[in-house]
Amino acid sequence: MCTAATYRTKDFYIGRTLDYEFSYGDEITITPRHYPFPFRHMGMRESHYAMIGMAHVAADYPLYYDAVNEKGIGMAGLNFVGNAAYQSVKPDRENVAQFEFIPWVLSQCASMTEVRELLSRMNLTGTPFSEQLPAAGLHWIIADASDCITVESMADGLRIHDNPVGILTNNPPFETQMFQLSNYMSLSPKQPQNTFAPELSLGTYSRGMGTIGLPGDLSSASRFVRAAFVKANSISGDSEAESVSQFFHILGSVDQPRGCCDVGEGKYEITLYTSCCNATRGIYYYTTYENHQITAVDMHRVELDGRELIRYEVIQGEQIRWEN
Ligand SMILES: C[C@H](CCC(=O)NCCS(=O)(=O)O)[C@H]1CC[C@H]2[C@@H]3[C@H](O)C[C@@H]4C[C@H](O)CC[C@]4(C)[C@H]3C[C@H](O)[C@]12C
Repeated sequence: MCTAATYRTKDFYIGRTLDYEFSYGDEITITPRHYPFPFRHMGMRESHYAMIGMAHVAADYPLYYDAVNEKGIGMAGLNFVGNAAYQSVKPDRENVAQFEFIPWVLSQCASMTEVRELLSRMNLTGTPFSEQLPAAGLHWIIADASDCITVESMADGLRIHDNPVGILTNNPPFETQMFQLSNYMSLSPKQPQNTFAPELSLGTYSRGMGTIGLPGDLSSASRFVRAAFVKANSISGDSEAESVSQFFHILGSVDQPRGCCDVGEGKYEITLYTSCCNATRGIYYYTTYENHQITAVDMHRVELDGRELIRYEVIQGEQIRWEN
């Protein structure tokens, strides 16, 4: 399971939890402007916008899971197993392999208007990266400070949905996720009034009773509702520290502790990492399952006009600050 979220204060933030039972070997990866991007069906792109995100680098190619570009657009891919269906190559379209989708968009779009226009010409193909890394069944969230969409490639073609909640999890398809929010529209951060039976003297015995009914389980449908509620009611100051802190709290509401999601053979799905990107400033913040200290990589502190990928290991292990 995974959950992605957007958040806006003075700057625009996008991030995700990456929930899985193993890591592919991830690195925070900056692709500078002149890294030659080879696209399987679209040729080489020698110059493009720079981007930063979490990627598995294979054969010097950044296989991004989530990233932002220097123009403030962010994107994340989340499992959509059983529903994702990719097309075969079509002669009259811009054919983009599923693993190239993040670089394809972030390398050339400076606004969501450009993203929407690009998608109208695109055909997402199931072309595998390699025999060892076949196409992953994903759907994506793409957003900037002003607009957010969900992209789902299904058997009937590419679906582009407005995403007014700025949240994405996994199955079911996005339209169904949005529909189920209606079931929860009476939830509130305020204490409830007795509309159950006004003649009964029902009282509140605890704070937070307006959220009774908010699903607490780990299913993707429930995480969608929970993250949507927490995000929609989030309040924080505008500063970087307050915004980043609040963002990690939003995604903390859907964190997966080891042991609660048994995937068989003694394995458990856990939140391997949580990211929060300041898309306005190109800063990638993250925590990992075993490192709750926020670590940051700033793309503007490196030479963005280079040709070589710049890679940072994911820092693991709790960093505990002793007070005595
Ligand atoms: C496993 C990850 C998704 C995690 C997730 O959504 N879990 C939910 C599980 S469930 O639905 O609830 O069962 C996805 C997100 C991004 C994916 C990676 C990226 O798409 C980049 C490449 C793409 C290649 O085709 C496959 C390897 C890969 C390196 C992918 C491996 C894996 O599928 C990743 C890491």
